[in-house]
Amino acid sequence: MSEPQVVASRYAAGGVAASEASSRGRLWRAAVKWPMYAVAVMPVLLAAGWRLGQGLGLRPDQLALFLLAAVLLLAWENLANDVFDADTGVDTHGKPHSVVNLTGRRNRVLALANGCLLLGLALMALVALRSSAVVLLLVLLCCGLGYLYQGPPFRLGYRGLGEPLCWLAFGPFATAAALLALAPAGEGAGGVPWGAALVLGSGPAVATSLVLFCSHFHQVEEDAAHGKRSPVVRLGSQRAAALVPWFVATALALQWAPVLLGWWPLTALLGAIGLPPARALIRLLGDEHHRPERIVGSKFLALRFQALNGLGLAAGLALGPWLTALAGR
Ligand SMILES: C/C(=C\COP(=O)(O)OP(=O)(O)O)CCC[C@H](C)CCC[C@H](C)CCCC(C)C
Ligand SMILES: O=C(O)C1=CC(=O)c2ccccc2C1=O
Repeated sequence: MSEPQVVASRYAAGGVAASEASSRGRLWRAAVKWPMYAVAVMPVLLAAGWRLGQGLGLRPDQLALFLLAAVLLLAWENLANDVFDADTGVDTHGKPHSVVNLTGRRNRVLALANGCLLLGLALMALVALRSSAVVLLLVLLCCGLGYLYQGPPFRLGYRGLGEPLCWLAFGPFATAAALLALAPAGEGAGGVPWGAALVLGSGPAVATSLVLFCSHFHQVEEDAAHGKRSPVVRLGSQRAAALVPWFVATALALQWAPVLLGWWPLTALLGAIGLPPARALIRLLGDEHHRPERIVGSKFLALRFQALNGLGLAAGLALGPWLTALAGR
């Protein structure tokens, strides 16, 4: 059973008791939420696609190390999120699949989170050693934003600032780190490729921020009750839902502009394969009732849009020269 079904069963069956009756295996699968790690791997996949399309070298060893490190760092973010949200009580009733709720061992979950952080940073240090020290600085910056989002005493996500932090982390900062990581040592001596990182990462990071934005819809009551003033709590469910089409349009506009400017090949429009889940998401949120058992799926439709959009863009950038040459024959 996936996370949305686990959470929906809680609403459908009228309470935590129903979710507790679910097998722990299903709850654990929801806790692991492996599809969510598409957001962690996207910056480096986009960097790899862009480098291939530019005819620049690609270092598979660096790509693999960066992927593993990014997954470990996002695992830290999520485990620590369950710990910090357990401390405020915001997950007590709304998140039966919180690892702290499942294990009852807050301190051990925090130790596991910190282990993921240390291992992820150690791998990133290895990537930096073989490329540029700036990679580690940028990744530390991303982790700092991740802590500001949820960690005491900041908890900026409780002030509704999660989406901008998310965009900065997964957009320019992580993309710049990935571009430097995949470049031969010394190529990054010219400093941080902010221009390329902004053009390449901005659109996909808006899609990533949309995932976070949609993760609030089914938690409005719990969040409000615990002082977590997410954008959906601040705006109300209906007005927040009206912003979703603008998230999608902004993400696509930021990705189509480089094509119109001639910086990217037409194949970069492949990101449009993410449109079907985006349309389904807008339809779901257009339902004025926003019943929790249905609205919980919005985060996963947003995640499908983020993943297909990013993979389509990365593939389109990588294949551009070959397909253009093929068409020219
Ligand atoms: C943990 C995040 C969102 C979940 O928060 P919430 O409490 O609303 O969710 P639950 O309902 O499940 O409790 C993600 C927040 C993202 C953060 C702003 C930035 C994280 C940056 C990463 C740590 C950096 C990863 C490495 C990089 C190189 C890809
Ligand atoms: O559990 C969640 O709701 C999220 C976890 C996560 O790691 C993430 C990362 C980037 C954007 C959104 C999210 C989540 O919503």
